[in-house]
Amino acid sequence: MRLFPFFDRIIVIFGVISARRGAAWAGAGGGVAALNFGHLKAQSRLPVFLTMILLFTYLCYCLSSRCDALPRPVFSIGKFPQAIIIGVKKGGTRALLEFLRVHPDVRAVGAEPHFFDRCYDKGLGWYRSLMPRTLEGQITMEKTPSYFITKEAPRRVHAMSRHTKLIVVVRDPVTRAISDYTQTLSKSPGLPSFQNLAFRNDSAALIDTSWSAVRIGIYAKHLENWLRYFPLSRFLFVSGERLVTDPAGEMGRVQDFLGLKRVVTDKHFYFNQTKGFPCLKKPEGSSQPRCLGKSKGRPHPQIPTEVLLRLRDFYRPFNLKFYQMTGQDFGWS
Ligand SMILES: Nc1ncnc2c1ncn2[C@@H]1O[C@H](COP(=O)(O)OS(=O)(=O)O)[C@@H](OP(=O)(O)O)[C@H]1O
Repeated sequence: MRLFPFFDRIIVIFGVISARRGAAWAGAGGGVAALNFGHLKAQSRLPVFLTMILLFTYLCYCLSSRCDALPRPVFSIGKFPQAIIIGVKKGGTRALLEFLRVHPDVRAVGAEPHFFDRCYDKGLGWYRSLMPRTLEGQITMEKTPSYFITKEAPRRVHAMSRHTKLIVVVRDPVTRAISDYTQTLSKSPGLPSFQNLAFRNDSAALIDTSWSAVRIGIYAKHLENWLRYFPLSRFLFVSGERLVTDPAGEMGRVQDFLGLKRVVTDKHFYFNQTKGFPCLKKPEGSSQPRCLGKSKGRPHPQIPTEVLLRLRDFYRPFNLKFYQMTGQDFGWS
């Protein structure tokens, strides 16, 4: 009689899943071994059982790695992305990607792959396996906002393809910093106040540039790093503010840059008064209009005016430099 009648089949399923994750052909092997579990002599069952526990633990370990946790299309033979939204965090990158996905000639990875920052050691084959299949004429995209501030990312993206188009959604760095802080606060409610983090402990007169919420907003510095590998013509800078006030206008620029027909137009958007943001009118295949989730468009905490003024003074020279570098004035005061 079998100890656990369906255990063998469960192990086979785990074996197949783990093999797909590239983690354990051994998992599949364990599954096959388990097929015989019920037919083994009583004294042989314990070692087989222990082996299966070990394989199962290994599988759980593999699945818990952030890089392995990404959903991968089954049997994908997708292409490397021709265009990547590389930044900036809290700039409006999700809104841009979701608006672009309305376009029939755009296929994009839903989750952030984080390949060029966290998962680079997985190799280009792994990265490619995340990409959706495309038809002739469709372009592949992904978005990972942390690429913009990752020192190694420009070299790595260039090594994949020097023709990659790079999109950066930028937003007033002061509002961006508050948005970033709001996100962290939502996960750690005991976080010190914004002003406590924004100024240095040793000298409250100085802005703490080691705080990532501040550092990310020094766009000119991060862009310099990218311009060592890519010419300016390879970039499109999208205004995070205009993406909210005039999504169709900004989408027109993006589609032109990507060499796409202007399919996503003002017909696709409506302004949702409750959310306070533009949303998509009934995306294809859906019976409902669609706004972004609750984590997008969160109310921000009130920050003292004095703090805002000091931050604006801090960013002003960097913003001016960024306007010069990009040839675009984003109008941040
Ligand atoms: N249409 C629409 N709906 C909702 N939110 C919108 C939209 N367009 C832009 N935004 C702004 O996007 C901000 C979040 O930016 P990201 O998507 O880049 O954030 S993240 O880096 O991926 O976490 C988010 O920041 P917060 O307002 O601070 O939540 C929004 O201001």
